[in-house]
Amino acid sequence: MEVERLESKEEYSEMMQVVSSEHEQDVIPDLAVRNEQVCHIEKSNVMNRQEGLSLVKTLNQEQLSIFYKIRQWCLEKVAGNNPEPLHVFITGGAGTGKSHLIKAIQYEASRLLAPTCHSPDNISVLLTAPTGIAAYNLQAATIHSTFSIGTSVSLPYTPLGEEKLNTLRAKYIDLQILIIDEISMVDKRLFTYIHGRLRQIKQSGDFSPFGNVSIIVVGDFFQLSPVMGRPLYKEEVGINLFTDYFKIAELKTVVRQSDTSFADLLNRLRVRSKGTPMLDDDIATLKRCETGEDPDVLHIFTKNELVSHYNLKMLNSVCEDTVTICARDFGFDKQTGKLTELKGYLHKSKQASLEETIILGVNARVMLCKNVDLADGLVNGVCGFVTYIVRNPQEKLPPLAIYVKFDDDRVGAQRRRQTRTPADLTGSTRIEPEEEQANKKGEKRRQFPLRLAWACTVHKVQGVTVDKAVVSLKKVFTAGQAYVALSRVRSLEGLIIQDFDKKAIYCNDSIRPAIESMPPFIVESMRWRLEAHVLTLVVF
Ligand SMILES: Nc1ncnc2c1ncn2[C@@H]1O[C@H](COP(=O)(O)OP(=O)(O)OP(=O)(O)O)[C@@H](O)[C@H]1O
Repeated sequence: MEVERLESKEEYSEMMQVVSSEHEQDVIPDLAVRNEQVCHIEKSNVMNRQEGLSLVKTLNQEQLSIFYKIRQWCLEKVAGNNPEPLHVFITGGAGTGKSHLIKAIQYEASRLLAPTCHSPDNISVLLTAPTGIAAYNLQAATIHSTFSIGTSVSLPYTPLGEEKLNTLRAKYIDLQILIIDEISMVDKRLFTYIHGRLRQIKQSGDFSPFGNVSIIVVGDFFQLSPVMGRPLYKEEVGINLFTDYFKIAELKTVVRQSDTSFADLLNRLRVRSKGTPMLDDDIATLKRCETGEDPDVLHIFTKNELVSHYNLKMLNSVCEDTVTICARDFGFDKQTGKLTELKGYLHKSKQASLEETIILGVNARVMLCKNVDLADGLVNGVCGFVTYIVRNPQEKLPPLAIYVKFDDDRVGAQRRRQTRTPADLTGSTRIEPEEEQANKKGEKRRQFPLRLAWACTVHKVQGVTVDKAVVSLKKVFTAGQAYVALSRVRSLEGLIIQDFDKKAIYCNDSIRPAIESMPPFIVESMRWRLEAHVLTLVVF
């Protein structure tokens, strides 16, 4: 049955190649992570010495003291002093430079630990993130693909089979530090799986956390929490892999916004409890951002329905001609048991990403909604404009391909080199239908991995920096959501607020006590010594 389906898929793609060559003349990353067809980006060091040093030189004092303490740990390790594994939680408000800092840490730690590796190409420090777009932005790997963790992460822990385990053991034989960004989106079950996989990979034989691999987690619990599952700081009966082991290092200086009064305002919004009144000055500042509309700017909404409404409005005003593309769904025939194309649509699981119908036109703003190829930057969340739609000669069937000019030229560069692109579409990437498992039964959906993207949800923009945005505070439904949306822009001048509602801006009150009870990674009395060392390191 599966063979038959694959054969039909092969035939289908052959048919597409033939037809397409004949015709050649003529949003918002989902948080559900899918790991099929996603390549890893795992280089032991992605920067050369010059780039690494330049990066280290940009670090501010707060960033440097954390950087230096981790550097010292690496030196101890290399000297054979066998230091205890690190368990560090680097946190701080939006734009305090957490991601920037971990790139510097990844560079320096990989460089220092290289002599301890069996081979120069082995990975000693691995940078990961829970979503495709966060991973791409960091040039990192997704947690799911790194550790062969499927989409349903259910407890009790399911050990990895011997064959896959052997592959991972060979790959991570020298892994000493695992860095995980956007940790606020990682839920307890996934964290338990990371612990379980590392224990299996490292064959630690005891219950030491994470198989004695050092773990550096980075993020801000005042931002978005996991879509499903419980955030790591929540206390529970029994061992808590996060609060029982990790020490905290907090960055307090906001670097994304150079205007300190805007940065201070955002810091107050970050920790605003529902019961605390907002300062009159803060309300006045935010209300001054209610300047109307700018259709050329990214719109950020809280809910998918608001996003769809705005996208359709823009589609109708921008695209002369539109095409409605219906998914082709394949279900099991009750009599034959074979996968056959259905007349209607499947009930897809929440984790499936391909849309039932997409309406597109040339010039439509679109986003990839599926990780197609991480190494080539074709990941869930990257945006661009439709430049051409290759129609199917059989009119009733969906188009054969859609060309997209992505905002970032690096996205799809490999694919553009490998596919013949008509001259007038140079710079555009050919996107073809993708197939994915739509539900647990193993039924399939075939559809273009695209969505309209003049607007996107707040969940898609966590970790992103933009110059301008229109932020709607209508229907805020979770703590930290308004804060994440408002903190994406570099300046107040770049922010337009719609549907302002001060009640929409609030945090989860259990975060502060949970993180305040964590032991500090850097003891204050040590700080000046670390900073003095750092200055020496950077200057010489
Ligand atoms: N020391 C620094 N000097 C100059 N620019 C910096 C520094 N640290 C970070 N930046 C810049 O500030 C911006 C925000 O940094 P970054 O994305 O690392 O913050 P973050 O704390 O990870 O934010 P978020 O929580 O929103 O993901 C980026 O454009 C980054 O390049």
